[in-house]
Amino acid sequence: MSEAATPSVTAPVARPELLASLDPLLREWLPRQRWFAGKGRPVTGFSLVAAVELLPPTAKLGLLHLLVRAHQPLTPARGAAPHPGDCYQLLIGVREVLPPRLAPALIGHLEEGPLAGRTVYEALYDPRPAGVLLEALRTRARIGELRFERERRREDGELREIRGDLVPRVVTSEQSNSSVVYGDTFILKLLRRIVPGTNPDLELPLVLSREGCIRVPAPVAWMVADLGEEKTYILGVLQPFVQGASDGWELALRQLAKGEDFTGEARELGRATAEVHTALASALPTATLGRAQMGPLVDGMTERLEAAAQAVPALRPYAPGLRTAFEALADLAAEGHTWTAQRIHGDLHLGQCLRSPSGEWSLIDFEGEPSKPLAERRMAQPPARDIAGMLRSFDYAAHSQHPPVPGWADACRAAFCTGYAEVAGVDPRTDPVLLHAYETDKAVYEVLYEARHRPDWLPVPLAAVRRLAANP
Ligand SMILES: Nc1ncnc2c1ncn2[C@@H]1O[C@H](COP(=O)(O)OP(=O)(O)O)[C@@H](O)[C@H]1O
Ligand SMILES: O=P(O)(O)O[C@H]1O[C@H](CO)[C@@H](O[C@H]2O[C@H](CO)[C@@H](O)[C@H](O)[C@H]2O)[C@H](O)[C@H]1O
Repeated sequence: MSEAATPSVTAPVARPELLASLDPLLREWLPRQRWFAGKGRPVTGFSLVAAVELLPPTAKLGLLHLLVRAHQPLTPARGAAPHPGDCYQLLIGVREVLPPRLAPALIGHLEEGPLAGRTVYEALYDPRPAGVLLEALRTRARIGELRFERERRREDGELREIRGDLVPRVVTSEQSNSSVVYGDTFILKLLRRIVPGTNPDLELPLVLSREGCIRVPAPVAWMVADLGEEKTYILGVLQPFVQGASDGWELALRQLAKGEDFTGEARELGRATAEVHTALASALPTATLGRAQMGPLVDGMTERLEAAAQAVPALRPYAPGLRTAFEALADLAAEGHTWTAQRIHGDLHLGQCLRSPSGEWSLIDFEGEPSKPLAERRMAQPPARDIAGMLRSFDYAAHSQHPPVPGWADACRAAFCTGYAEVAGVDPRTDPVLLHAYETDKAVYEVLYEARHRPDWLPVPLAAVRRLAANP
């Protein structure tokens, strides 16, 4: 490993003047990043949460690990505390001259401060700084507030070795976070907007792999910032890279385009989802949801519908029909029906499923809906929520074709439920009221999501809303 790729042993905290000189550059650069969560509100400044020099910035190549809080003033709801601003993880490279191959990673040129005249850039694009992270994970380093951990427990003996000479490349196709692939062997997902506490994106795959479930790439190492009591932030997770994998969305679209059947894959996906649910239910606490617990859950669905109808006028005519799906669930609860809740994936759709070239499915991205508070994301919930997410995804795939392929989604949805029942022993279709309510909730969420992010896609969930409202 080259000299520049070795973390400095001591870690003097980067000087505040350095952050001051970075401030104007970050204000302009941060909101343009795909993973920036606060779009639409100006960034008025930053405060430093933590700073670690992974390579001293005074050398030819410097590397700073920064946790910064972006200040974005908003009018707090009456009585609510002002939002302190989201905290982001940044890896900043510092060079005298940026080589042309790193031009897309440019953040800007420092005009003042201790490093005036230097260029700063997104270091993940640069193999040498990216190698520093792998080396730190490999050697279980502790650098300043950063702690790099390796998985130790494996029932079947061997732990996966991490070689130090794997060549890194950044993954360019993501949205919420950033990942680096090392030698097609490992993938390091760096969480961008970070919150203190146990992150399900590490927690659940770790639990599943320790439970012997092979439906997730098992975490090999991870990265944490310890910032005092109750302030532990999970920053990143290293997992085996599934070489040559396709995600379920790409595959479904490919089969659709060729007019090919996808029910075999849908059934395997149902089986994989049930394996994950079964392992989570055995490893982590479950709960029984009766009338008292279903009340707030149904209220949440109704409130989300009202908010979405406010924001998207096209949804309004269907709101009364959709509401009946939630009322039917409340009625069942009032009659004394109970449901089992457990930890689930929380944001399952075809894009979160990877198929290896040998045909094995794994589920990824257990972060849940990143916009929701961690406590909510880690709550036990009915597995029907994940199942509804997948059923909606088959519908999305079918409706992304013009004209939609008749019968394709229904066949896949049925095959998914059949596969699920084969492993779980319970067919999700035997509880149609719960499934219908969760599907409705997801379709309402999608209407809002598409209206905000991809207006061209709005007809897809709206078509579903029409069907769901007509068949309560
Ligand atoms: N273990 C893995 N093997 C191969 N590719 C992966 C793996 N994990 C993630 N990916 C790829 O990286 C992309 C982003 O991963 P994901 O966990 O969904 O990140 P994000 O939270 O940023 O959406 C996935 O769509 C997939 O293509
Ligand atoms: O990718 P994320 O996990 O952040 O999820 C968000 O974006 C998804 C789109 O990229 C969106 O999913 C919707 O579109 C998918 C097709 O592009 C489809 O497979 C899903 O079923 C549908 O919900 C997701 O809702 C949103 O949270």
